[in-house]
Amino acid sequence: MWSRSIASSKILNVTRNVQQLNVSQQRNFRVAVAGASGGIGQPLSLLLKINNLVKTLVLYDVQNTAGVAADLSHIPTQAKVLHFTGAENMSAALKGAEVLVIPAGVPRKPGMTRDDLFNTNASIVASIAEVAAKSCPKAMVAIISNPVNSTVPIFSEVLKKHGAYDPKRIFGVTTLDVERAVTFVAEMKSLNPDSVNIPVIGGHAGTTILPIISQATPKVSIDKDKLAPLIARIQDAGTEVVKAKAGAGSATLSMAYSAARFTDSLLQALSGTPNIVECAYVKSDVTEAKYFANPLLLGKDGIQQNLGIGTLTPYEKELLDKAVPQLVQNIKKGEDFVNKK
Ligand SMILES: NC(=O)C1=CN([C@@H]2O[C@H](COP(=O)(O)OP(=O)(O)OC[C@H]3O[C@@H](n4cnc5c(N)ncnc54)[C@H](O)[C@@H]3O)[C@@H](O)[C@H]2O)C=CC1
Ligand SMILES: O=C([O-])CC(=O)C(=O)O
Repeated sequence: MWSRSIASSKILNVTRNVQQLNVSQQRNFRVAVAGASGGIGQPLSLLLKINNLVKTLVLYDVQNTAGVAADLSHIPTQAKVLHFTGAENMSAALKGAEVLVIPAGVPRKPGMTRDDLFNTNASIVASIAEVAAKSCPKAMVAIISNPVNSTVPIFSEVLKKHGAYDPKRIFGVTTLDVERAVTFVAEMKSLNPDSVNIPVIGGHAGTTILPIISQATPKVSIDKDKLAPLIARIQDAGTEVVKAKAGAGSATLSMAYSAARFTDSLLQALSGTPNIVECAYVKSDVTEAKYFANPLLLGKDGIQQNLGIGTLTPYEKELLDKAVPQLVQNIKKGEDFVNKK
């Protein structure tokens, strides 16, 4: 199963044809959001508040979580909302989280690359990892903060230092790349996006984002002259939003939707729902890059099976060959940040 529907959402269930667990099978989880007051954090927290698999929703940020929590707490769903503000309260916030979602950090402004965020966001992600290693070492961790190609290695290296590293539980969230690939292809081919799936492999920046259109389901045929611009649009879609927002940040609403869907998949996998497959950027030996995104089968302990990249066309292979050295560089930068301090 590879469904983009948020299966456990109270509202979305009304309109979507989704798989439901029996109530007896259902477990409820403690989910923490670090960066909960931000542009992504707030709508993400809203979507998690209406997810039936969430029993406790913990909002953590360096500012304003009381307001967001008061607001969300008036929505009549089972998830109880707790809030913590400030570094001194982070360890209480993360304690016992079974899933930790991290949209903490600064977003891009026009003219910036994701890597330009490294100087600020590397420290933010490392500081959250320091606390997570002690407060929720068994949590599934979904890292949104950019540059994802480097922040996932940073989080991993910090956990290694604390002896709390489990590569099966640390995910860079690349779901939005999949959503964009699906949206643009569905538009181009006049398909219902609900029925379209497209794996996106590699990383989450520019040419490291590799939509594998040849593996789209249903199969789509795209004219040669349209393929390169389509792939470029998917790769540059984040920049398209940054430009349109003109200094007011980057994708927040589509990202919140994507993160809510990815979190829901983690929760379903934790609940024992079989055949949950998502693309994410994880520790990998699929290519020379030590971290790489591709479809993963998720289970109770995180990654149950890495499904690899399948068969690529010569053109896709060419793009992959160009992406891997870039990823290797981004990964090394993240690892060095932690280990050369
Ligand atoms: N992986 C992906 O596909 C995407 C990633 N992003 C990234 O997500 C991040 C967040 O973006 P936005 O929500 O738009 O930014 P934002 O600036 O609106 O929100 C970020 C939040 O993080 C908080 N924060 C800062 N330092 C913190 C710390 N040490 N601990 C906890 N919270 C802290 C801020 O107070 C703020 O509330 C950015 O790095 C952005 O580039 C954005 C879109 C897509
Ligand atoms: O483009 C950005 O800076 C935010 C992001 O990662 C995306 O929208 O894919």
